[in-house]
Amino acid sequence: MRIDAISIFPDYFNVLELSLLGKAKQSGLIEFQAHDLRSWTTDKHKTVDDSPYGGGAGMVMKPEPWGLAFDDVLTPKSTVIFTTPAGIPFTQKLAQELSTREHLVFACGRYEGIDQRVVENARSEVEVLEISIGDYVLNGGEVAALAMLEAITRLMPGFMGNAESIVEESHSDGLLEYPSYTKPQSWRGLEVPEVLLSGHHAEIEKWRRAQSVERTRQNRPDLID
Ligand SMILES: COC(=O)c1ccnc(N)c1
Repeated sequence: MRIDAISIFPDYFNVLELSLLGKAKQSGLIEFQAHDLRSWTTDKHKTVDDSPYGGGAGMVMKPEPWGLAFDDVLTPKSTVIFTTPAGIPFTQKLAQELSTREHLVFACGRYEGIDQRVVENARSEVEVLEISIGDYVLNGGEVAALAMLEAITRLMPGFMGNAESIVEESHSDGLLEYPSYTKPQSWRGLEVPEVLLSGHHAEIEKWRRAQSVERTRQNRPDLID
C-alpha cells in the first residue's frame, strides 16, 4: 500500500518512523510520504487560508493549494480521506475495509476546515471519504490521520508479527475485548480468575465471551442490539 499525507505540519508524521510502521516501510509493505501543503502555494507568504465567505470566526483553507497538491499526488486508484469532525465515524469495520485499498491520501485540514469545493472536486475524480475519529474537535486533522493510519496498517496482512493478535480484539466481533491477566498469579492480594488457570479451553472461551458481553453492556450498551 502507498500512503500519502498532506498537511501544513508534515513533521507530525515523523513519529511513524518509531512505530511498527517504520518496519513496514523497511519491509516494503508500505510506502509512506508526508507532504507540506505550502509546497503548492504560489505567493511569497505561502498563503494557505483566508476569511470565510458568509462571515464567522476563524479562517478557511484556500482551495488552490489543495487542488494543485491533489493534481500531483492522486492517481485513479487513490482513496482520499479528509479527517474532519464532520465526517462519518471511523470504526474497526471501516479500518478493515480501508486496509485493502491500494493508495490512501490523508488530507489534514487546520483552522475552520478546507473549502468544501476541494472535497467536491476530488469526488469528481477519485473515491473520497470524510472521516471523524470521535465526537470532539482537534486543532488539526494530523492526529486523527495518525490514529487512522495505525488502525488501518496494523490490519494489513503481514504487518503484525502474530496475525492471531488482531483476531480477538475489541470491536473485531462487535463486542469489547475480555479482560486480560498475566503473571504473577497473585498480586497485591488480587488473584487471577480461577477459570484461566484451569486449562479447560471450552470453559475459558465461555468465561471470556461472558466477560466481553458484560464489559460491552457496561461501557458500550449502544453496541448491543
Ligand atoms: C481538524 O480535525 C479535527 O478536529 C478532527 C478530525 C477527525 N476527527 C475528529 N473528531 C476531529
